[in-house]
Amino acid sequence: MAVFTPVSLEDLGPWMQQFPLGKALDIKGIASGIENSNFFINTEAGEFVLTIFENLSFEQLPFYLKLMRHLADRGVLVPAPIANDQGELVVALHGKPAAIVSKLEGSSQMTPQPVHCAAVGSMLARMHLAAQDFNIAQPNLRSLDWWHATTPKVLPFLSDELQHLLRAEVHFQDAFDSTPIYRALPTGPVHADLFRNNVMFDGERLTGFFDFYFAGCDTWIFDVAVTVNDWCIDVATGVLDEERVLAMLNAYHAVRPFTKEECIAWQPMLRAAALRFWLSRLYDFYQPRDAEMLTPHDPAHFERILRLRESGQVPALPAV
Ligand SMILES: Nc1ncnc2c1ncn2[C@@H]1O[C@H](COP(=O)(O)OP(=O)(O)O)[C@@H](O)[C@H]1O
Ligand SMILES: N[C@@H](CCOP(=O)(O)O)C(=O)O
Repeated sequence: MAVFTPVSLEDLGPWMQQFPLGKALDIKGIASGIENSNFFINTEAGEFVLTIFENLSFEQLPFYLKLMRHLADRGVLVPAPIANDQGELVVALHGKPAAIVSKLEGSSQMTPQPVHCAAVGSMLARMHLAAQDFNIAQPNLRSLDWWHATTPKVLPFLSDELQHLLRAEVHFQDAFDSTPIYRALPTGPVHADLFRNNVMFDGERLTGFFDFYFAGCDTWIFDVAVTVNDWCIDVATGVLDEERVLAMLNAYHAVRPFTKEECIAWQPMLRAAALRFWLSRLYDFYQPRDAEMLTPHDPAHFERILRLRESGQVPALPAV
């Protein structure tokens, strides 16, 4: 059960009058979310998704929703937010911020093949390019500053060996962050959480990226690394599957060629992407929030991935 704020068809009736979608005919809670209350709503204009934001504020939300609108207007497959009669994308419902977005067809592909990875790589590059002229800047809020703030909160729970691994990786990333190579990496709005459960497929056809609520401005190659670390691995071990990695990277490169600095930064960024999710999973595991984290994700998965990306060879980015 992950509907934190219940909404009935009766609640929806008057509220929906401000949207150009006709009458609401049906509303169904979506069980699988862990952050927000999500509902499928059937209206006279078709099916949509209603989200009530449980943690993000009215001030924070325009970045995410306007970014989705910007991308949707440029042909990137993402849910399109629907504006009300005042042109607003975020409107209060039961005292909390809420938004309506278009419903993507299909379902998440949890056992991706190279063909799915190629489709994701290509759409990710299109998304990076399309977001270049988006005019609201918000940093990735789960980046270096957050790693610094969060590390001391989880260290007391870890063994000496894990403390050393965490401290050493944060130190490595600090040092890398101040290199000319890092400074030369192309940046822009990124999804920053493009895991398999945040993409829809209808068979082999990608129908959209969603769940943009960790998006922020960061390096494009970090976004690629986050995506590869989830889509192109053997889930049990975290080992990269070369065929899927190359399918994703080649498809991305065909749309937006990697730079020579990105080729050098690739392995450090795979490490950064592993660290990001190891740390957030450690934090959620040891400092759980009230109801919203129903089953914390396993931190050991990203600890394994971090160790592998630190020590092993990784497939190179396609040559410039
Ligand atoms: N625009 C959308 N189109 C279709 N399904 C969606 C859409 N947005 C969310 N969903 C469904 O709702 C579920 C929960 O959404 P998600 O954004 O992951 O929630 P949370 O951020 O609360 O974890 C997804 O797994 C998906 O099945
Ligand atoms: N992808 C992250 C958790 C973020 O949750 P989401 O369901 O909102 O994508 C992880 O696996 O740790």
